[in-house]
Amino acid sequence: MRLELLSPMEMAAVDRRAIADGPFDGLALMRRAGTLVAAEVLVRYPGAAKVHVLAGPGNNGGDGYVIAGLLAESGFAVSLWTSGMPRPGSDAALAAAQCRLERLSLLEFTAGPDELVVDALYGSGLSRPVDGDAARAIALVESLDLPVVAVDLPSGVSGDSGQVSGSAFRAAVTVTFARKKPGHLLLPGRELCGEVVLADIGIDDAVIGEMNIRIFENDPALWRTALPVAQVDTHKYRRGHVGAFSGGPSSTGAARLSALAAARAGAGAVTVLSPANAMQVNAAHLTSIMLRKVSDAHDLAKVQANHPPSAFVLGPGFGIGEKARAFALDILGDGRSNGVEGLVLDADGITSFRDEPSTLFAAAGLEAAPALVLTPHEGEFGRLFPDIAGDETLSKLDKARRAASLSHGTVIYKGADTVIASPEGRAAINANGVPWLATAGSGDVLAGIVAGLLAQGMPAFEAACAAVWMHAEAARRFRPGLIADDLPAALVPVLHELRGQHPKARPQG
Ligand SMILES: NC(=O)C1=CN([C@@H]2O[C@H](COP(=O)(O)OP(=O)(O)OC[C@H]3O[C@@H](n4cnc5c(N)ncnc54)[C@H](OP(=O)(O)O)[C@@H]3O)[C@@H](O)[C@H]2O)[C@H](O)CC1
Ligand SMILES: [K+]
Repeated sequence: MRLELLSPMEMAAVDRRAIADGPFDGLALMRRAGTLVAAEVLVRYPGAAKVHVLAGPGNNGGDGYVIAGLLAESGFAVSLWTSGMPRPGSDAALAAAQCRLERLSLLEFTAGPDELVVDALYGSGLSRPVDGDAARAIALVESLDLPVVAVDLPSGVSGDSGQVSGSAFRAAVTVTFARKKPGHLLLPGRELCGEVVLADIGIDDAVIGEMNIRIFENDPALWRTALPVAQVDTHKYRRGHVGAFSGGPSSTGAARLSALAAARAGAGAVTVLSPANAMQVNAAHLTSIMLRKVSDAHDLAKVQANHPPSAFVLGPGFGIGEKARAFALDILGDGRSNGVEGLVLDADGITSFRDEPSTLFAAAGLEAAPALVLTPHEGEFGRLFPDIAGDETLSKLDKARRAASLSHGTVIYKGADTVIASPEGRAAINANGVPWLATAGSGDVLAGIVAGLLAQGMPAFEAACAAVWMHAEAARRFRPGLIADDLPAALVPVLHELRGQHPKARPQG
């Protein structure tokens, strides 16, 4: 799987290296790129009344000249609209020189119904907001509702951040080369790209391998081999024990959702840790999940003394304040010596540290601290990391990575384009989310899955990536109508499938 994501700058470096190493020179790579885009057009839009190719001044435009020439040779009626001249001697200038079609100025751009647009204005070299003729062409195409095939990126979409600069095409298909870019997965870029096709233009994987890329698309291939596999001689506590802290009597449901999710994710034992006044409510709703009274630090110490949980979830429905801070710092300070693998801090657990985030980060940074996993949505992210959140020069990917480094925790920055980042610099962007996953309690379930995987010994970054993907996949398969209560059980077929693909999986009766 080619899951690495390359920033436009890294892509340019890969390009240079590939050209230097051979066997293809820049023009040959451009011809291959153009040929593969033209092939997509042929397959997908064989009946287009006309194809409008919009070519910019850089190499994205160079691809456009190749595409226009090939489509005309294939019998399409092609109009070639250009904006700016390719730099003399550039690959784009060579491609333009080989294209015999008449060049029309983008200034005059018009189109009609049933026609198709190939957007080769700007790709990874987008350097400023799209305005003027290009913006006018975008508006006209949008008003005519014409399908757009974008070359590399829809013009106007940043390959780094997925943000729109000025205005941008909304593509039906985007054909990109060698590897996807973060802007194909981060919103709004993901939506503006339509279907993303990854075309192999002949750049050797080894060239990309040498760059030691640490940003990925989140996919089972990234973490499947780290999924826990139950041993034959196991027992329930060895399969991992999760402790989920409950809130008071009127807010206990969230912790139970986390607890159920942790159990479905494979933890052998799960205990709801409840304040005294919520014991009865919790007891009335639990069967396979255990229940212990934990009202204060003393109670927590008792839980830690006998079959202690190997991972905790703290935050769902818990309430904001000193008690959450004390429990979190207690668990982190206790260290791994007690068998605690991790703490998932969610919702109120995160907000509890809004006025003193550095205390939390210092505790998580201690040598022996269990892994801290933070699961903020946008509002919570802003509370814990106000400076990072407020920096408009940073993409969501940059923000998550900085937050992970600052907090010494694995950060799951939630949203329709969830980013997972590890403190040592790895990151993954998730793209299998569905709108109906945005439902009350969904975050509690996610926190529980992460804890369930951590408790079984899965490393934090892999556990976070796996949890985010499985959570979304379960929702996707369930389809609309989903409520958070459905999610824990909906995980089961997803896990079965993943385990079936695990290299160490043994057939089970
Ligand atoms: N990645 C590969 O393996 C291959 C990629 N190819 C294609 O090449 C482009 C990247 O080409 P590059 O020349 O670096 O950049 P662009 O063509 O995307 O854009 C640069 C030119 O566009 C001007 N520009 C940028 N933004 C705007 C704007 N908003 N308005 C007007 N003009 C703009 C920019 O002007 P400057 O003043 O900043 O210089 C440049 O003139 C990649 O996307 C692929 O499609 C290869 O063909 C094959 C290999
Ligand atoms: K483009």
